[in-house]
Amino acid sequence: MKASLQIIIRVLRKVQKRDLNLTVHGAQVKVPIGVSPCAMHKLAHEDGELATARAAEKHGSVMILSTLSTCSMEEVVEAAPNAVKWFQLYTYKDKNLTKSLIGRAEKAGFKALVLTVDLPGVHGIRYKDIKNNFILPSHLKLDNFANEISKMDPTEGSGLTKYVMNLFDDGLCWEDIEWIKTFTKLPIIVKGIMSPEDAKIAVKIGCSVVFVSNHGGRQLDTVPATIEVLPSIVQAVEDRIDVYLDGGVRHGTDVFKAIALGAKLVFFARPILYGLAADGQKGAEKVLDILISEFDNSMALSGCSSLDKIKKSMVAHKSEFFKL
Ligand SMILES: Cc1cc2nc3c(=O)[nH]c(=O)nc-3n(C[C@H](O)[C@H](O)[C@H](O)COP(=O)(O)O)c2cc1C
Ligand SMILES: CCCCCCC(=O)C(=O)O
Repeated sequence: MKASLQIIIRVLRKVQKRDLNLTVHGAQVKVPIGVSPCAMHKLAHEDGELATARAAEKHGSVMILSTLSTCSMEEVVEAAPNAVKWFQLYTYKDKNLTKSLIGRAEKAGFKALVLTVDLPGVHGIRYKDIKNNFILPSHLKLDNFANEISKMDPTEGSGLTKYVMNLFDDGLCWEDIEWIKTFTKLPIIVKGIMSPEDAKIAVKIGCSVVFVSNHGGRQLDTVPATIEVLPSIVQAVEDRIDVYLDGGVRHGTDVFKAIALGAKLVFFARPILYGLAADGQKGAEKVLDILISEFDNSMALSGCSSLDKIKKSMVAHKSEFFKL
């Protein structure tokens, strides 16, 4: 995340004990750090999402399971029954399929729905996927689906893009959220919000959370960094609902800055895949361990014994120090 943002530390404030706990959607989490949804964890390790969920459970962190997971949602719940788990939703042209995914997630015990809105049936242009004719290898499966919806076209170009264009709902709009609310009681977290205007609409139509995300820069190129738009979105939301953030979170200090600027929970995606690839569940645990320890250390060294002590005034842009 941006090194141009700096932390203004406070001292002499009794930091020998730090409380990182908080309650979200009725569940107690031990840290304000969670795992963002990522498709196809088995590309990183054969245990896939089961390993990630167990690692999140061990750390009392949140895990968001992708619609496009390589272990089924039911298997993930069975593997980590005490983890705080939310289901990320991609909507399909086949509305019955979308509805059945939500019904299954609710029945399986997922406690929130994370609706990704920055991939509306249109994929970002990913030149490497195109060049490599990338598809999910045939020994793996999108395990929330029957075989025919898991298959990808291996002919020229990105198999992922073709999958998205053929099957995802390319008419996704705010009315779909109203439609989803007619048949689920799960709180709706809208992921992919990057403007104050859209954040206000999300509040108005009854979303539970605005999740600031630019999909890790994988959709439209040259959009701002999420930390840059966070303050204006927090201001637009006016404390009416919570704001979460992901994108480039790699250190505990990044988590600290996002919380100071108004995020209640902070998520990361790619590092968990690196951990999985290195050493399965243990690797994922290690990644979480590093991020949580660094965040705890940031709290101690900035004089914050609890999350509510992390204030906006504790983050400054570098340029502020050179006003003469
Ligand atoms: C390999 C990969 C797969 C992803 N799959 C999904 C997905 O299935 N659903 C989704 O909402 N976001 C997906 N994302 C986006 C992440 O949830 C996240 O928004 C983004 O990667 C930013 O976090 P990061 O900088 O920590 O990676 C994916 C990202 C990566 C790198
Ligand atoms: C099988 C289709 C993959 C869709 C994209 C998953 C995702 O969100 C990402 O790669 O980013």
